[in-house]
Amino acid sequence: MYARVDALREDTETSVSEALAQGSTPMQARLERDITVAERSRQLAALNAVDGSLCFGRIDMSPKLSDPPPLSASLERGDPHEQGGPPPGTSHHIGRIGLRADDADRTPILIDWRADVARPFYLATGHTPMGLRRRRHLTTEGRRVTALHDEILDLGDETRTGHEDPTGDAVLLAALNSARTGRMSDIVQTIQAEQDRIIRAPHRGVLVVEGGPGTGKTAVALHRAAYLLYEHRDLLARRAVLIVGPNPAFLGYIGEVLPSLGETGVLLATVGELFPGVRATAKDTPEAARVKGRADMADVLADVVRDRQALPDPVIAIEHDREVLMLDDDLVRVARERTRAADLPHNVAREHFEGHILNTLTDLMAERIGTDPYDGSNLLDPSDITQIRDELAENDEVWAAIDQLWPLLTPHRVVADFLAEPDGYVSPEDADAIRRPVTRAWTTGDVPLLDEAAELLGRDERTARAAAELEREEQIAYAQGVLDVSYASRTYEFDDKEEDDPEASEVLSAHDIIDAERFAERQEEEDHRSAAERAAADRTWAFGHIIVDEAQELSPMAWRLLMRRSPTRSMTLVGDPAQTAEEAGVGAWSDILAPYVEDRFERTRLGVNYRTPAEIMELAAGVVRAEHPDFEPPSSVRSTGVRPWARRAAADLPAEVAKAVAELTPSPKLSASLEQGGAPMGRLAVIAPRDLHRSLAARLDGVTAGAEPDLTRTVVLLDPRQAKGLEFDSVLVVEPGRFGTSDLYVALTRATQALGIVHTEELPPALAPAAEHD
Ligand SMILES: Nc1ncnc2c1ncn2[C@@H]1O[C@H](COP(=O)(O)OP(=O)(O)OP(=O)(O)O)[C@@H](O)[C@H]1O
Repeated sequence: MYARVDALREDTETSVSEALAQGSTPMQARLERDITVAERSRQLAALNAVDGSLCFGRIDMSPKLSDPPPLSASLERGDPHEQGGPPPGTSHHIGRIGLRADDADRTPILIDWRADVARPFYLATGHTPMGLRRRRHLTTEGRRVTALHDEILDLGDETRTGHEDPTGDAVLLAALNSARTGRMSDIVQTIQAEQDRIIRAPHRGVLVVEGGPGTGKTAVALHRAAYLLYEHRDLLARRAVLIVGPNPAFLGYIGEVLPSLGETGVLLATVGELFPGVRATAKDTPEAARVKGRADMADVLADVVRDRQALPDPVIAIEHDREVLMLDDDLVRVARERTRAADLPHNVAREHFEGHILNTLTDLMAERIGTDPYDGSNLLDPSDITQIRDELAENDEVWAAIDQLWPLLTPHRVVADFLAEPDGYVSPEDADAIRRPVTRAWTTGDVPLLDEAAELLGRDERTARAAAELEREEQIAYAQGVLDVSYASRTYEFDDKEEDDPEASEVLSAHDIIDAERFAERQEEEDHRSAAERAAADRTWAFGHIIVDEAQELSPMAWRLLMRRSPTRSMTLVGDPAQTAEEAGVGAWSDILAPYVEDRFERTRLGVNYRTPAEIMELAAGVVRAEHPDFEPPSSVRSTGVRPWARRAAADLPAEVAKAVAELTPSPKLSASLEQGGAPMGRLAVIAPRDLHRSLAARLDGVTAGAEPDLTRTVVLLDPRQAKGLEFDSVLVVEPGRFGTSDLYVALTRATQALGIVHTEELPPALAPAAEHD
């Protein structure tokens, strides 16, 4: 298999370097070259990404014909001759990508884990063997197989390989116990049946995946993205998949999972990054987040925009052709109502308003200069009227009045002005919560407001046309440059031609067959950015599928933004209401989704916690139970025998924390793996209230902290909001009494091995059992 990968890689590399060697002429070749390079580079990236662990499993089909395999689909998409599934008695290797031999039949040598044929690898049990005799897990290090684990699924089969794994969970437990690296890894080797069903759920509508901490929601969401890209490659490669996460650190944490599965065409973003040109990372205060996230902000912003459609106070005098025309409240009101009646977004409607105002002023002017003093009739004919209108349209004072009465607005202006003076639009308390100077940086909570404002304003076609024209001019200039290069290089090309060839000097040059303008047009058509790149730059992009992690955190306004990006409502939402931290977050899924899909969404649950050992989970569950006595935590798949502990610091909290950190890094369980490769293994998070970070960081050697801490470092200092979705080998929670219930629950459920608590203040009663075990 690796030989095949090497050969494919060599082919791909050769075609990239051949394409690059083509130079810059002729221009058609240059366009094709760019596309080839982009496509092949993506293929190369995929091949490189899976190189570390290409093949991880094998399924041996049962030879018994009485137990036909329920395998119906092809080994790889689009292979009709393979319909009907593999014959009994054969074996298939399962891996991150599909591979075929370089023979006449293009024999499959590795099955993509997403193919239907691979499904029994994840679902077969002794009870329902799905045509399998044996399932084998291969563990590799680089290109070397280091372990085999076999499960016998056909109980009548007496053959033994000597690699039998009696419980069938050795590989899963090894994965769960392995030291963390600060980057999430894929779970493709050990996807569990309940997870597999969600990953491959039919691609339609909104699917909600609930589950407690560590149940693999994030892992499932990411593998679902990979599966959908495989299953619906054509559509999704064009429309791209968007994955929304709670913060940039989290996106960094999960960022390597899809590439390790060979997928690169996915856009990962926080809501704060979904308005092109703005990268909002600043946080709102809890009160501001709550107000800005409320659904009625949509109406508030609509009012803000309407209020910019002003009336004269009381008149605007316009000097024109030695006359003074008075635009009064009544006249403008009529123009405004007529414009509003068209029900268009503000900037789009402006052209209508301009027309109405010009007509109004034309009437005033015509009345002034054309009225017959004897009978009051108008002496002007239509051509005079047209001329007056045209002249008015040349008058700067007219345009100044129009700009004042119906200004062209940008979303930035609307939102910044509103936040600077929110009074009158929201209650005085809410206004106090969100008021801030115009110059302040955008927060994540502002982005849905900007998007809403952009919708209300619409695209002003003339501004858009002007921008497009500018871009086109630039492209023409670029194309001209290319053509000049090709023209200049012509002599070299012709040097080889026979001197006496009369045709030689007649050979067409690029200049003769294409002009710069047409070349620029061609370029436009051949936008070879990936769909994800184009989507990132386009506010109105409709994604093929959207996956939202920590979906419980999103505000109603953020949902409005996301739903606009998903007109087909093809979405997977994962979250855990018990971990809701954001003030703006919504409680029930039906509340979130009803405005968009009514009750047409599917809901499913994951019930097993793969991260947190039973000892820690028990303590964490107690925290939620103190508030919700019926709370049912997910059941932990393993217990470590290591009990969480709580310690009261006498006086010097940072010193006590530093001491505890030293004890926990590395956790005793990890000391063996520490030796591997000489690199430090194992990660520890100190989760503490933000106002303690400065004093704690000063005492912790080599700690990383701040808004976007480097999670690959050994010790990371976080607040509970930052810890969301992350995991570490060991966690030290500081002053838990200061956290709200859901923050504390999140903090306590981040560890895969050990949990310690250090406090000076009163311990929440639910944590008392830990104190006993100090
Ligand atoms: N089938 C599996 N095989 C191996 N590891 C798994 C499996 N399922 C989950 N895990 C591991 O369990 C841990 C928790 O998974 P994940 O972060 O996806 O959970 P989550 O439900 O999103 O948790 P939280 O709500 O706390 O963020 C991860 O390390 C993940 O790799």
